[in-house]
Amino acid sequence: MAAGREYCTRTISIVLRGAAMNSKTEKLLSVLKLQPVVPVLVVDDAASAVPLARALVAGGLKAIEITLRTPAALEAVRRVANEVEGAVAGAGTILNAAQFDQAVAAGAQFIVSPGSTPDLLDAAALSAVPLLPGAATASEAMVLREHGYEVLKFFPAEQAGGAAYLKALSSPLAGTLFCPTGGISLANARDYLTLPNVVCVGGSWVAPKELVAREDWAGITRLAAEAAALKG
Ligand SMILES: O=C(O)C(=O)C[C@H](O)[C@H](O)COP(=O)(O)O
Repeated sequence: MAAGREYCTRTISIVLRGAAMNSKTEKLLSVLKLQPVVPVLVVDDAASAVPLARALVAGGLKAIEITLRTPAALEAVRRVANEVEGAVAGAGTILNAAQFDQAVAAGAQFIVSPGSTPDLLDAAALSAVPLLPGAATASEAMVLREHGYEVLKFFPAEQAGGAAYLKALSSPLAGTLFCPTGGISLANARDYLTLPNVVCVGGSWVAPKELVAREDWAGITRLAAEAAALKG
């Protein structure tokens, strides 16, 4: 009896997790497919986040990841979510459940993490906002697949083995899609975008600190447009 009940509970929880995840996967894919490159931002001043996000949207990059690496980050997510028409505000560098909840409360529509932890996955399972968790090895990806994740961030992409490494995962991990991030630029983005298991790439190169400091929004729109025109 006990074994039967345990089997049932496990089956129900796997089915529920799968069902919940599928709609979240669709939501996540609809965001990631908006553009070939997701800009990764480190925002020092929340006030600059709005013109910066407007410049990126004007160049064709709507989904924007604001990393929780600065004290201004949550306010930046809030402002971009509320004030920038056409932007899809996301939060990155989410390391734990508390940050996940704070980012969602600030209005983040997708959450990105460099890796995953059991606590973070529990928080994500309770939320309607999709998580793009990081993985750098086949084993990490397999654990996330068991949790129902079909789209993962490959991080740090260049340092972990680059496009050749990710290509080698495409056949054994068929069905899993990646957004490689880390060390990607205009020069090597296409190496990833042409892979069958890549949905988009992420990168900070479209919003260089010098251009933000100079408030060169037109320059950022140019970089965004160049990135938005990349094809797989
Ligand atoms: O911590 C996260 O959640 C991240 O998003 C990490 C970033 O993806 C990379 O730091 C961006 O890498 P670069 O484009 O090489 O600057």
